Amino acid sequence: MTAAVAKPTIGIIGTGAIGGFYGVMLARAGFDVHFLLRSEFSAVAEHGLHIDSAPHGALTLNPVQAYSSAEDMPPCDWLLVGAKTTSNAGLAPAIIQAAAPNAKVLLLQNGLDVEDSLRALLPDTLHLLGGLCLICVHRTGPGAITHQALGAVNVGYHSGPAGDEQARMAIVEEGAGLFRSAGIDSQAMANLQQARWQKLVWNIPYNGLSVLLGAGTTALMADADSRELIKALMAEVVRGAKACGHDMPAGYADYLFMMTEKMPDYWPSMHHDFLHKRPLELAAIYARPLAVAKAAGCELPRIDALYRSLSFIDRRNT
Ligand SMILES: NC(=O)C1=CN([C@@H]2O[C@H](COP(=O)(O)OP(=O)(O)OC[C@H]3O[C@@H](n4cnc5c(N)ncnc54)[C@H](OP(=O)(O)O)[C@@H]3O)[C@@H](O)[C@H]2O)C=CC1
Ligand SMILES: CC(C)(CO)C(=O)C(=O)O
Repeated sequence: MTAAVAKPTIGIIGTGAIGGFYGVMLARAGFDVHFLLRSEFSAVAEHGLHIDSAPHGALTLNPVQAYSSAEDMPPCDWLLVGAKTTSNAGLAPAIIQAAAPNAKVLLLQNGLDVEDSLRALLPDTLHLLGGLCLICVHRTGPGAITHQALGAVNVGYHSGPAGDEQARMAIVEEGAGLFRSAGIDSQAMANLQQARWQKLVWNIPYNGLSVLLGAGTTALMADADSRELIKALMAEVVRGAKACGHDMPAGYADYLFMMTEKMPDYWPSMHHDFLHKRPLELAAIYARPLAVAKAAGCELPRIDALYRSLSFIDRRNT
């Protein structure tokens, strides 16, 4: 008789739209999930987490194992970080506090090299991974999340004690397996940088233009000029990725463009940050890709112009 394998304990560091959605899905699938919150702690501890999901219907988790301090959390085998990249460096103490020995820390965030600022602050015993979420979710109030569409998570290994490629892929597969067992599509990615560049083909045009032009995806896709701008920006991302050694799959930008036409009207998370006067994720989504492409000899003038416009807006907004 084989002994049953214990399910890992999961900690959510930053329970916003992404952390809340995936945490609730994992808890509903039977995982022991613990949620670290900040401004919404009291509301969630009292009333739970509520997701209004177009694909899944109304999902409620109540009671929630909610914490306002990582010191109170049990040791977690997996930590899913759902905070914005702008707070990464400040999250290290909470991650270290909540991590079981040899824990896997998975950053569910957009952008390039977002793991780097944390890696230097984490012990070598912790595995660090990145997850790219293809999903449309946003917060509508304390503990309330609207899930409009999609949901897949692509997982890749960044750094840590895994000795070789086989050990790294085993951990990545384990991470993808968590999501799959909660009914969420998830792929194990052999190359995290490649996966991050692929996601940027969408985020660089749409996140920034939603702020600059004050428009969601439906309006952006309905106008001839914004369509041309999106295509030109996507082409630059593909060029930047190639210069850095990451060939995008053939027709990838066209695929994302067509996918967006079929999406419900969606306002990227950068637009929500702008509305709520929170810092925009400009370093991860624009500055870093521009810098690494430039170091590889590739100038991306349209992306640079978009980045400078957003930097102006961000400085006056926060
Ligand atoms: N929303 C989406 O559809 C998608 C988002 N992404 C990416 O996912 C990441 C997360 O985005 P999203 O979920 O939208 O962001 P949200 O703003 O909804 O959530 C961020 C959460 O992190 C919390 N937080 C930040 N710092 C701390 C801290 N020190 N301690 C505890 N909690 C903290 C915030 O708390 P507080 O309320 O107090 O600020 C908030 O609840 C981003 O990188 C984004 O680009 C990727 C794909 C799709
Ligand atoms: C690209 C999208 C909308 C899902 O495809 C997303 O995941 C994002 O906003 O970052």
